Formats: sequence, C-alpha cells, structure tokens
Amino acid sequence: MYQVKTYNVIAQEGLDTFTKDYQINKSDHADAFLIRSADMHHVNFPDRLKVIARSGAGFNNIPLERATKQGIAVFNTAGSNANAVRELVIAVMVATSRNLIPAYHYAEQNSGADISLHTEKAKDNFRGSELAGKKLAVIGVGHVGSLVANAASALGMDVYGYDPYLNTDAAWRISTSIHRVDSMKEAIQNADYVTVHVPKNKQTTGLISAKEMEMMKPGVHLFNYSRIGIVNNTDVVKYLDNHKIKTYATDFGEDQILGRDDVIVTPHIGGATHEAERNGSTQAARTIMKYLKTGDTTNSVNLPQLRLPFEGPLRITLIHQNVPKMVGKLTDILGDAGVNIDKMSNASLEHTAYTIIDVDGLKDEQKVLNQLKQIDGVYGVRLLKK
Ligand SMILES: NC(=O)C1=CN([C@@H]2O[C@H](COP(=O)(O)OP(=O)(O)OC[C@H]3O[C@@H](n4cnc5c(N)ncnc54)[C@H](O)[C@@H]3O)[C@@H](O)[C@H]2O)C=CC1
Ligand SMILES: O=C(O)C(=O)COP(=O)(O)O
Repeated sequence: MYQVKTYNVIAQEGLDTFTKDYQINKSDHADAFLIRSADMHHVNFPDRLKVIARSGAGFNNIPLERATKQGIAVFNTAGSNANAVRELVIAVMVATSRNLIPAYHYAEQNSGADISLHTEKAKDNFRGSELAGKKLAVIGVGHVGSLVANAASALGMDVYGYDPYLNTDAAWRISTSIHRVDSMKEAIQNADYVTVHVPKNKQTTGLISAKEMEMMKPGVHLFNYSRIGIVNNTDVVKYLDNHKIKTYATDFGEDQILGRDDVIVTPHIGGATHEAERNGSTQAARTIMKYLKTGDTTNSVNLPQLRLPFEGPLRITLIHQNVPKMVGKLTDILGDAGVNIDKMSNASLEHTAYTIIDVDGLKDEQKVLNQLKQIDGVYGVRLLKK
C-alpha cells in the first residue's frame, strides 16, 4: 500500500482517482506528496518519499535540487488551470478599462437614494475605453500566456508575445494573429496593457522593474498573475505615483501596494475554479500512480522526461548525476550479478540523468540494489515489479 500525504485543499475528484493501492493521510511517512502552493522549502522529506506532484503550474514552492539529491521526482500539471487564469486576466482587463470597480462602488454608495437621479450625471466619471484596437504585450507565452494572447486577439486587440524559450507545443497553440517579438522592449513599448505569465525563478525575479517600466507607455495597465517578485513592487509604487502606470492588477498582495485605488489585488485566485482544481488534482493523482508503478517521468520538472513501456517482470529506475561512465558502472554491477538486461533507456536534464533498466530476473535483490545505491552520484534507486 502506497501512502500519499496531501498539503492544501485538494479537489475530491483527484483524491477519488487513487486506486485501492493508495492510502491518503496526513502521515509524514509518505511515498508521495500531493500539494498545491504549500511551501516545501522548510519541509523535511522522509526517506521513503519518492514523488511530489504539484497540482497546478508554478513549482517555485518546491526545492528541486534538494528533492533530486534525495532521489525524489517532482511533477507539475501545467495547463490544468490555464483557462482559469485566462478568464480572470480578461475579466480584470475589462474591469480596468471600464472602471468597473469604482463604478460599482459609486452605485453601491448611492443605493439609498434614487440612483436614476444621479446616473446620467455620474456616468461621465466612469467613461472607459475599449480593448479592441489596443496593444497588449504578453510576456511568457506558455500554457497561460498563449490562451490570454489568443483570447485578447479574438477581442480585437493587437497582441505582441515575447518568450525567448517558447517550446514547439506552445508555439502550435498561438494564433497566427499574434506578433512574436524577440525582445522585451519590442513587446512592451507602446503597449496599452502588459501581462506577465512566466515561472518564478532566479532569472525572472524582477523581470519587470524600473528599467522595463521606463520603456512602457504612459498610462499602461500592468498585470501580474504569475508570482510575487516577478514584478518589482517597490518600482511599481514609484511608477504608479508618477502616473506612468495607470493600474497594477495582481493576484499577489504585499503591504506596499495595498489600499490604493490604482491597484487591484486578488487573493491568489487565478487557478481557483472547480474545473481547474479538478483537472489539476486528477492529473496529479494519475502522475503519482504512473510514476510509482512504472517510473514514467512525463511532466517532471526536475528529471528528464522518459517513458518506456513496462512489460515486466522487473524494472530498475535510477536517478543520478549526469556524468561520464555512470551507465557503464550501473551495467557492470548488473552484469557481475548475472542479470540480463531486456531494455534500457537513459536521458539527461542539465546535471541530472534518469535511467530505466528492464531485467528478466534479479537474484539477491537487496544486495544488488545496495551496490547501485552506493555508486557515487546515484541519488535514488527503485525496483518495480509488474
Ligand atoms: N495566479 C495563479 O493562480 C496562477 C499562476 N500561475 C503562474 O503562471 C506561471 C506560468 O504558468 P504556465 O503558463 O502554465 O507555465 P508554462 O511553463 O506553460 O509557461 C511559462 C512560459 O514562460 C516562458 N518564460 C520563461 N522564462 C521567461 C522569460 N525570462 N521571459 C519570457 N518568457 C519566459 C517559458 O518559455 C514558457 O513558455 C506559473 O509558473 C505560475 O507561477 C499559473 C497558474 C495559476
Ligand atoms: O498553478 C499555479 O501556479 C498557481 O499559482 C495556482 O496555485 P494554487 O493551486 O491555487 O495554490
């Protein structure tokens, strides 16, 4: 029986996806963690932990290097909540362009009087502008960014996408009406709206700071539904104060931006829809089961993605350092133990490699597994039985 520990609220549909071989509980001695935004940086990973699945896209809450070195595979479910974010971003773009929030407050505050007496006079104060014909810059055109770009284009916006690492899957999703540009400057200069959809990492922290704000057009509306810190909030306050930025809308509050009329803050609700939470949790549950049963690393964010049909009877999976002669060391140990290799596959991702070896039998299992584990640079070894 595999033990699965959950963090955060995980949609029931995902929990119901687990078969009878999996027990969901709060015990730390788990084979799998199923999480959302819970911060894993200060959580100890138990020795038996083999996999962490993040229901959702962003995985900056997980210490990838520590997990890898403990032989733990980490996965996300990118795309599972992309539509939820797209709809929220479009909603907030409409809200800002049509002054929806101040107009609502006005109507609410005047609800005691006969509102029709004030309406015709008041509407002049809330005159908005339309999205059609305006320029939108989308920074990061992955699962979320591509959907936002396509929806904005369908609303008649002139959309510019900047993503130096765009993969081919994402490129296929982007409408031909989107202009792909090669620099941040080309994307954001003259844009009426700028929206950021990149993962948070060392490179993207402060991606939108004073330098980029300086390039923007006066009166720009800036949106951050990615993560806190990707847009520099200290700089945002400066550029809101000098009216270069007209509105800042974000899913991530911080004291310095709260309580302003020109800031719209939501409590991290981008992926908080029934549909997105169901998609993410079921995908994460399936990923955990597949990895534990077959070693399939499709959608891993810390290991190379490797899939090899598992016909049995035995499979050895190894997470290890990506260094010369490693595969030779593994096969030498198996050869010395008289093991015949049926199939083998190996792939690498930066400093880490992953190897799957199917064998038709293994005598003295524990001894061979221990020998493999003792190789310098081997982080994790598992034996799977069909
Ligand atoms: N507010 C919320 O509840 C949610 C927030 N998010 C955030 O949005 C981020 C993006 O999500 P997805 O689109 O699903 O991820 P994704 O991985 O599909 O797309 C991210 C894109 O950003 C690009 N990128 C990376 N570095 C870049 C850089 N320096 N400049 C320009 N582009 C860069 C990548 O090439 C990729 O195409 C997540 O990492 C997460 O932090 C995602 C879902 C919900
Ligand atoms: O998927 C993401 O990156 C999100 O930010 C959504 O986070 P959540 O699952 O709502 O805690």
